[in-house]
Amino acid sequence: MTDTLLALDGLTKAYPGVIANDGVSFRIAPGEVHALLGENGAGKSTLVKMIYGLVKPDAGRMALRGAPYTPDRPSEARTNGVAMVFQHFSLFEALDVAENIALGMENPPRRRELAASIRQVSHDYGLPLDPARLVGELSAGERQRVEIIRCLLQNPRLLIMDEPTSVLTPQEVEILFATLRKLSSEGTAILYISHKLDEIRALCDAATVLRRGKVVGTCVPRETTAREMAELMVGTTLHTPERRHRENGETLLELRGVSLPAATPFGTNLHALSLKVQAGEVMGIGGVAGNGQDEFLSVLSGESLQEPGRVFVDGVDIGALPPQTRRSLGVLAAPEERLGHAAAPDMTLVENALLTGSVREKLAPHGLVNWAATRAFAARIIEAFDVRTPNADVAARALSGGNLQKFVIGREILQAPRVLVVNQPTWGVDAAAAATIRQALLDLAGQGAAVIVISQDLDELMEIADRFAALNAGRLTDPRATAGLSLDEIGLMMGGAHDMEVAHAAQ
Ligand SMILES: Nc1ncnc2c1ncn2[C@@H]1O[C@H](COP(=O)(O)OP(=O)(O)OP(=O)(O)O)[C@@H](O)[C@H]1O
Repeated sequence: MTDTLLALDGLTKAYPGVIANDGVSFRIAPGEVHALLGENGAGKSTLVKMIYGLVKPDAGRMALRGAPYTPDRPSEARTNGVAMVFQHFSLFEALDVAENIALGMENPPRRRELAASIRQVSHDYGLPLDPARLVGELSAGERQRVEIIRCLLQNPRLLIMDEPTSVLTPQEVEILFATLRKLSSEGTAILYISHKLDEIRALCDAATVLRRGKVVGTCVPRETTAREMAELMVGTTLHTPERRHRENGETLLELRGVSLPAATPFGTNLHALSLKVQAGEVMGIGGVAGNGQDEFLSVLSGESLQEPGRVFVDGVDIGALPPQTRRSLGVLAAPEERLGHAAAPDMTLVENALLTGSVREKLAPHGLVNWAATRAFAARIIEAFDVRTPNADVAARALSGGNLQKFVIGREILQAPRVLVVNQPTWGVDAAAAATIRQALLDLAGQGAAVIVISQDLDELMEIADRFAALNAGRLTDPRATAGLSLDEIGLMMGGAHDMEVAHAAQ
């Protein structure tokens, strides 16, 4: 009949103060790997939510294999062969793999049959996974496999993936891509959202670019450079972050044998971490997710306390001080989980500005909130970090992921910290905004702060960090200068990736 699997025609969706999708039209062919590109807030998530039946379009039409397609809910999308893997996994840690997969199915088969099908799909697609393992014990990459296998068991014709590689090691990315290529060769189309343009060039056949809700261009990623795609997205020329030469100063932050028992059954114990970070230095902390990154941040932020003699800033023992006291000393932190940890989802941006800014920005003198000053602080963050939002009175949860990330990081940087620790500072952030955030971190160090960047993005760490150390099962390697460090050496420092040998053996 036609070689179009999904046709979108004039899809439009407005939210208060913003048209998230404005007359979006494009087509996806069977077996095509189609990238959806766009800066933060461009409307990518809104579009895929309409395709998956989570959001109803205000106007426009969709057709699947030539027939009108109007999914009212995700189960209807799934019945039509449309599956989706979300950025945030919706898995229960205390249940095993098979139980989690059964929960997401309309009519789950019996346990033994289900376990057999999981093994079969996992073998066929090179995604090793034991149905009986507890999800809480799995790495981020393995958890993603659970979600993917859950989708594959439904034989999808279209698989939507929202930022699938942000939690994966380079080796896990290769495995995922091999799976996606196999699916595509079998005729399954893939709609792929990512800010990682080199990956898009390696994987995708076609790309549609959104800007402020509208389609502004299409391209063949293999024939387009990453920079050209980024510039198509933002509509301007990009600047690469610049590192000004500077002399490192005195030791500002010192950890002496910090240990910490995990706070949850699936957390990581920290084992005797020692580290010195100097004024003016960016220290990069790499490692596969779940190796103690959150715990490490909590030791610095003051969410976990230490006995005397373990954590020093400027020679002052801060290990037992609570977060607010640390803030007054200029020790600030921006955790990874932006909704619920870094920001309160139902509070407005103004209220969220107050949450961590009150001490250093003196927003609540004598215990009374100065709302005018708080508003002005929120406005400064929005302006300086180009946070796209109708105004500062919207709830944090209404912002697109990348825009909230810009807000959270900007809020800490503008408080001129002396020691700043950030976890995944550019997670889900588009190329232009990532460059702004990285430049701001470099500038902060340039002004004499000690900056600790925890990230799974090795390119990011190589770009901005002076030294690099890896967290592996709650232990920290000795830091090494990033200049001249090869990817192989970094891989060794990270202690090898989870399950790689098994994964390769199954391919
Ligand atoms: N539930 C909602 N309520 C109000 N506004 C919303 C809602 N969902 C999205 N928006 C707005 O719609 C616009 C598009 O957001 P969307 O999440 O689709 O962007 P995106 O391209 O996926 O961004 P990112 O790359 O940052 O995830 C943004 O301005 C966002 O603030």
